[in-house]
Amino acid sequence: FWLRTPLQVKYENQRKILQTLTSHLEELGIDVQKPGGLCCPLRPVVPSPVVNGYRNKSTFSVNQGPDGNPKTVGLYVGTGRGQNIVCVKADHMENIPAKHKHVAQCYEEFIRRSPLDPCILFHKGGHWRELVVRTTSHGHTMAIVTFHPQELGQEALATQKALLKEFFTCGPGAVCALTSLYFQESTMTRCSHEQSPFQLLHGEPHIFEEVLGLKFRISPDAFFQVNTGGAEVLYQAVRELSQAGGDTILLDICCGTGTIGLSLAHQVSKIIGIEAVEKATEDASWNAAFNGISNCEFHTGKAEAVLPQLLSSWEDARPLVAVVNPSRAGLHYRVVRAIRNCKSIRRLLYISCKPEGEAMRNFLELCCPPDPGKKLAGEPFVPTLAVPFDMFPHTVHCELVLLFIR
Ligand SMILES: C[S@@+](CC[C@H](N)C(=O)[O-])C[C@H]1O[C@@H](n2cnc3c(N)ncnc32)[C@H](O)[C@@H]1O
Repeated sequence: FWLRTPLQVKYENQRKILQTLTSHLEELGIDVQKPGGLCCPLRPVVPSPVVNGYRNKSTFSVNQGPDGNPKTVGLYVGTGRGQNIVCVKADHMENIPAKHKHVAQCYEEFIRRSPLDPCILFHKGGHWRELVVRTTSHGHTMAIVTFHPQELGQEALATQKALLKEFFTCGPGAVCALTSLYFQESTMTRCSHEQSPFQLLHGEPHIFEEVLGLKFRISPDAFFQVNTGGAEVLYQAVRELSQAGGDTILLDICCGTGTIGLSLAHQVSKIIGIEAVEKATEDASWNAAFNGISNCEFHTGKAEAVLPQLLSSWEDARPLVAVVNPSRAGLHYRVVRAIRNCKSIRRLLYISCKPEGEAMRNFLELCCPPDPGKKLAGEPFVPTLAVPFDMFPHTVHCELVLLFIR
């Protein structure tokens, strides 16, 4: 009887994803090289330097616990469709650090003391909603509490904010030693800062993290890889795979706080970052300045709006390398088309946390034959190497880097 290690299981999953890509490419009539039956070599899964308690961000829900208490702070088990959702405490989770569990425990104590109800189903009323905890290796802790205002007026809201602040600064929650306490009024599942601002109730507006010797400022709504040690390993590999030299311009598409581009800035001519979340690009610009990096520019906006314009009149003769790292929704077709139609881009790194999802559509759009009907004129890309990273130990997921060249 042979038990496979978690990394072997993950490797098998990634191989299946590459097999699917290979089959789709063949269906498109593309003659793919097949070392080991795949369209490109698949390297072994790169391990995470930290396996337990690696998460720097955890999201805790509020719902009914196994004992029926509706003010339970934890993680969902069950499904909405099965109508059997229960909220269980996160104590058993190996990937969540003790600090996050402690803040969740304190928040639970706070809402159990509060006369206000939890908001479980929007139409049934209630107020207290999810808690996000972010920590950094500097020992910083940011807590973000989401609250449904329902019919409460400004005065009643101010009272609740004051009580929450008091609990975490001078009450039982003070043991959490929060660096920042944010409050967001939210009438939806998720709200951006623009839709409903993150209100700082206490402490510093940002937390700070170090990655590959650079210091990064992180706003409450800015993305940051959840496994900082894993991110360092990933970014080092991106450095090598990009083969970016002193005259290269690097496009960092979906750049978040600028981590990828800034960690490569010293070895290239220029970094151009594009990111939809305004606070994240503000962080990126601050991060560049703080770390003394001046060969970069960051554009706020959706990549599908910014990139086509940027590349349509591209005349710079310097080599252009693209790194794309979109969220699960993948890249908009206009982004792929702009990349394909820009002849200067010969090398592209696609980093995906869900390569079997929407990213698969992007891979095919990058590699399919030119299609005048879809205004895809440029030469197709060819998948050349796949490297999975164990960014999320204790889960089935990997971060996959696919290198495309043409
Ligand atoms: C997986 S994160 C990667 C961030 C960054 N590369 C990093 O390693 O920290 C994806 C980022 O894409 C941004 N994003 C999502 N949709 C976008 C779009 N249409 N255009 C530009 N950025 C987008 C998100 O806000 C998020 O910061």
